[in-house]
Amino acid sequence: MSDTHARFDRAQRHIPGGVNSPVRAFRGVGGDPLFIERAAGAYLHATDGRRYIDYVGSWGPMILGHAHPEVIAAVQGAAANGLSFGAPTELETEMADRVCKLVPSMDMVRMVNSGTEATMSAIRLARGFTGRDKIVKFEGCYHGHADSLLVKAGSGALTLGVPDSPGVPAALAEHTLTLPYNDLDAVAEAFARVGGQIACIIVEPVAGNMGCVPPVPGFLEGLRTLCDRYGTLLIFDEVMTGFRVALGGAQALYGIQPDLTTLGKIIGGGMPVGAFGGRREIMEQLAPLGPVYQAGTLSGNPLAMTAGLKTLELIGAPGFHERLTETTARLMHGLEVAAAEAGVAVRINQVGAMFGLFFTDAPAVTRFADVMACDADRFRLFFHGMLDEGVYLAPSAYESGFVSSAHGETEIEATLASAQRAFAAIG
Ligand SMILES: Cc1ncc(COP(=O)(O)O)c(C=O)c1O
Ligand SMILES: N[C@H](C=O)CCC(=O)O
Repeated sequence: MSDTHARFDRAQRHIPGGVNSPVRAFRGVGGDPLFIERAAGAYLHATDGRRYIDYVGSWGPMILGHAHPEVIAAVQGAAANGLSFGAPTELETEMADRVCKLVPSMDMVRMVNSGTEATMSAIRLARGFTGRDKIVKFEGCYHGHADSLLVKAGSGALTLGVPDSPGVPAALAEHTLTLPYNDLDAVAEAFARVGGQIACIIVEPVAGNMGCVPPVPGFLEGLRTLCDRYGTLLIFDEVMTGFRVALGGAQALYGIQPDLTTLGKIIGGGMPVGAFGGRREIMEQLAPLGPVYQAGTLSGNPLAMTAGLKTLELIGAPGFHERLTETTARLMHGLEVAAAEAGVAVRINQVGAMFGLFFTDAPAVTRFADVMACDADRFRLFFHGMLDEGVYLAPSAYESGFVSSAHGETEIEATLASAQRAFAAIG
């Protein structure tokens, strides 16, 4: 029994599946998950004694790479002052000011502890504000694991084949209309039937939980128009895209203003954080100003605010996102060339420093159905080929990859050399 297998065996004794979040368990690719000892820059250091070039980045937050010295120093400084106060701090004011400046559609913001809390609270707020129950989400999009949103969900739910989780009351799920992503006609048709009952549309403006699937031109614009016509709120779930695809998120990149935005991942710099915010008149419905209740013992935690603020400061440097996008484009181009040389059909989607690799010969991957038609077996073989080479991709065909500012020439070159061999092995 390998050392990693023994560790995973032990983990499974008292942790369901040995993991604290399902997709980590490698069920989508088979084998044992790596156990991580530490991470620095672009590398994960595992208990097997090897280091891996990391394209998961803790599922998105580590845009500066792991253990960035300035972030670590800031958190260490904050920790010395106490871990949690349960009372206001100026760090929270600073964070709110910073976020509202970077994301102009947000007049006000409330900090929470995860992306799930952010989306769950935003949905409640949208329902409270509009007095309507129905919500619209898109197939293959994942918005965390709140009941209303675990309907035809992506990410780990899709990987494990449980997009409609047992335990979600049918009476609640029936208020969630799930429509095909990038299909504006389907949305218009649903609104023609029940538009007056729909509180909100929640959408990943770049879908990142069925691989990376960008919006087709006109899709987000069309959602905005329909929402305006029917008095429905448009929620951009930017937990993944926020501060990643551009400093101002996908809404800045595509020039669309949602009514509410949910954030997570990068805003916490690697600490457990989420946030939701938007137009003032909507946010003023939240307790204690308004009747829609939402709260959190650890919300606005000083360590999390410190890590997030330092991260936002560093990624706000001129040219940061442009450089990251260029690095990612170079990597994507290299992967395309390596796959073509090996005779392996792949399609790659990239938005900023976020990417999806699809094993298909379809001309484009724009719909959930395109994603489901991809060769998941080939992905599995490629994943393990890359892992053997020392490159860590997300252990599921339905997750996005992420590049950080710590990925330099050396890492990109090494990744491409590995990819050449891994593609050749499955070609
Ligand atoms: C787009 C999106 N929304 C919401 C979530 C939920 O965030 P969390 O895992 O922090 O609860 C995630 C990731 O898990 C996500 O990718
Ligand atoms: N795709 C998910 C978030 O973006 C992956 C995180 C998880 O489920 O552990």
